[in-house]
Amino acid sequence: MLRILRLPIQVLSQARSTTGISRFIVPVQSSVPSFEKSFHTNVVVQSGAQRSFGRTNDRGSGRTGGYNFNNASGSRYNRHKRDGFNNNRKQFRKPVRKDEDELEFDETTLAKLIHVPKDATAEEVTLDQMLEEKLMDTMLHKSISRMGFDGLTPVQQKTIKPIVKDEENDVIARAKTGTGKTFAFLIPIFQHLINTARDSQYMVKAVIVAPTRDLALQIESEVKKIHKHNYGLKKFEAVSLVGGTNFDSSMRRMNKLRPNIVIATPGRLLDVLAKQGDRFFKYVDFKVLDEADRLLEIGFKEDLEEISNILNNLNGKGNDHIRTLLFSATLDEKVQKLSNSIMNKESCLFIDTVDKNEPEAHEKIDQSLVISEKFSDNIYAAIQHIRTQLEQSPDYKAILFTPTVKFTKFISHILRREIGRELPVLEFHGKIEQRRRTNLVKEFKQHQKGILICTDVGARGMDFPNVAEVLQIGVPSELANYIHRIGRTARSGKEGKSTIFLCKDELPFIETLEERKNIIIKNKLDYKTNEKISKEFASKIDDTFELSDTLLSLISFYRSVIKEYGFDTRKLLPQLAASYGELLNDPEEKISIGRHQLERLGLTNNPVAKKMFNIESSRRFNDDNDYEPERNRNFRNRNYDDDNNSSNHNNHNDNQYNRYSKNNARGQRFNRFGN
Ligand SMILES: Nc1ncnc2c1ncn2[C@@H]1O[C@H](COP(=O)(O)OP(=O)(O)OP(=O)(O)O)[C@@H](O)[C@H]1O
Repeated sequence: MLRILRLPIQVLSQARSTTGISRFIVPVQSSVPSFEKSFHTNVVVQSGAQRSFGRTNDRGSGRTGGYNFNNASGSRYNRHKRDGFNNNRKQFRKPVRKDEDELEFDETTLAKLIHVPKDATAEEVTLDQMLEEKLMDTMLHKSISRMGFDGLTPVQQKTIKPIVKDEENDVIARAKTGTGKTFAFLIPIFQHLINTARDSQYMVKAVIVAPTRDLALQIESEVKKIHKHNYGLKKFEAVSLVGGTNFDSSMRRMNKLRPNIVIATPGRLLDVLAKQGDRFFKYVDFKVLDEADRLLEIGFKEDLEEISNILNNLNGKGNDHIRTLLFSATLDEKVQKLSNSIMNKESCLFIDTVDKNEPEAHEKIDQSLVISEKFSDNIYAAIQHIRTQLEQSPDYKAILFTPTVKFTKFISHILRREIGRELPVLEFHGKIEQRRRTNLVKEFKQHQKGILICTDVGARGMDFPNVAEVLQIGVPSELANYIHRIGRTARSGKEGKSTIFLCKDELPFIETLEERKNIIIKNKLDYKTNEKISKEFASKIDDTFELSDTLLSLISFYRSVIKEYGFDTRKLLPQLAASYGELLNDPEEKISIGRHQLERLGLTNNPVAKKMFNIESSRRFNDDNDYEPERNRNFRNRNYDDDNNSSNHNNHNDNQYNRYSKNNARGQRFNRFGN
């Protein structure tokens, strides 16, 4: 039950700011634990116009978010219903109260949020102290101490105690990238498992959800580290449930190990809940959302609501029993609004280790921006940069982010050819089979040097040790991912560098970053076109179909983020298309495209299309993908990961260009990727 604070009408009227959200500071009530009493409760009041609890997704296609269900049984929700689940649909219909001013607002948004701001003068919390205060068991104390850390990180100091101590709060925690958030939630979970070791021993008590398979698997290995450093804790087993792995063997592991912790991606978790929910998940006490802001976006949010409802229904202790912990490096108080439908407790602690006016990006990252005249120059600039770094430090270890799978493949081919002898070049994206992907992650974690080229599937949470620099050609799929991408360096107290390569027409992204995230990139450099390099580069392109295919995937991607970053379509799209001729060192060359393709790009009636392409009305492509233009527009709302064998990958924006078996623009046969 959520506490409803009755506010006077004039206050409610005041609440209707232009943005629709206003905060009121009201004194904390007596139920708040003493250490928070000096803080204030921020009550988020949402106007009627702001309510967004409708059940349809942004494609208007029902509540299955980014998933594409073509099977006869319909959505996962229907499958759960069919399989006997009462999803308590009432919970989706939020009670709407009308105040006397006839202003509609959602009562549940009045849940109590207790803001615990960053406090530079806070007393240090240590493992020993927690042991003494009996907040931490000896076994757990030993395990963490044996890991050899100098101490607990600020987020661990601020979150572990309140999670262990007080059972009546949900928790939202924000801390910068690489500051140990994983242990900040794993330590209290283990403590809880120790405290309740005699109850429901063979049942799942904590469910951790992550947006990508690789991150879920990484969290599982962090659990194993806790086991490894004290075998006494091994009895608290953990199993990961992620898409792309064999469902039956996951279930066999569940049956054999009877884990207390499950770490999962949303799609696979829903499937397991539908089939075996009441066998394993009746005693869940905790659910954790790692990278919570990502999981609460359209495409995932609906799945998370469904997971939350199913877990509440399976649990015999009432709808307010399961505690929810949300962690991310990019969160603000708006997350309370988004998470309302999945939080169960009456009040929620918002534990912040980042100052209100401080940028969320890690301060130990030295950020640079290289500006080119043309998009094609970004590629030369990045290659040149890598070469220079390699000359200075033969053990260079870096991650290079690109916007699409096709571009990742393209750049990987180029870099393998350019520097492959000196440095391992690894390619990482959602189109790689899961087993290979898991091995790639292991490999790159172990490498002393090398370059990992990836899409945003590697942007969040991945912990690769000793990455000296993060490079980016092009913009991320969502603004917050700039912070997560660069956060792959400067982890665990280390320093790092980041460089983003953008052309002039992409600079509105930087303005958006400054305005919305308060991130100012200190070092700005210009890249001057170098004719010799571009000629040399052109001579090495042996597959123009791959090139046009790659650029079409980029055009499709950039169309999907035009509004978000304030790009000018008339400038940016022709800029991308012109890269074709520029990279071939023949500016007259244009990408040849059929009308059907143009339509699928959503550019049929766009006047810039004629400038951009060589449009061939008779051109036919053997394209058997199920792409439709509408999907393209929803690109950024889709999941990074294909967790249920459906084709809902962020990067499958590339799908639309996958299967052209006809000759390419220059008459070459193309089948490099076996598509
Ligand atoms: N107390 C500690 N002291 C030093 N290093 C730590 C400590 N706790 C965890 N680490 C290490 O810090 C690294 C980053 O931790 P983790 O992946 O949990 O960061 P994160 O805050 O979740 O980052 P991201 O926001 O990118 O997900 C890991 O290698 C982890 O082992």
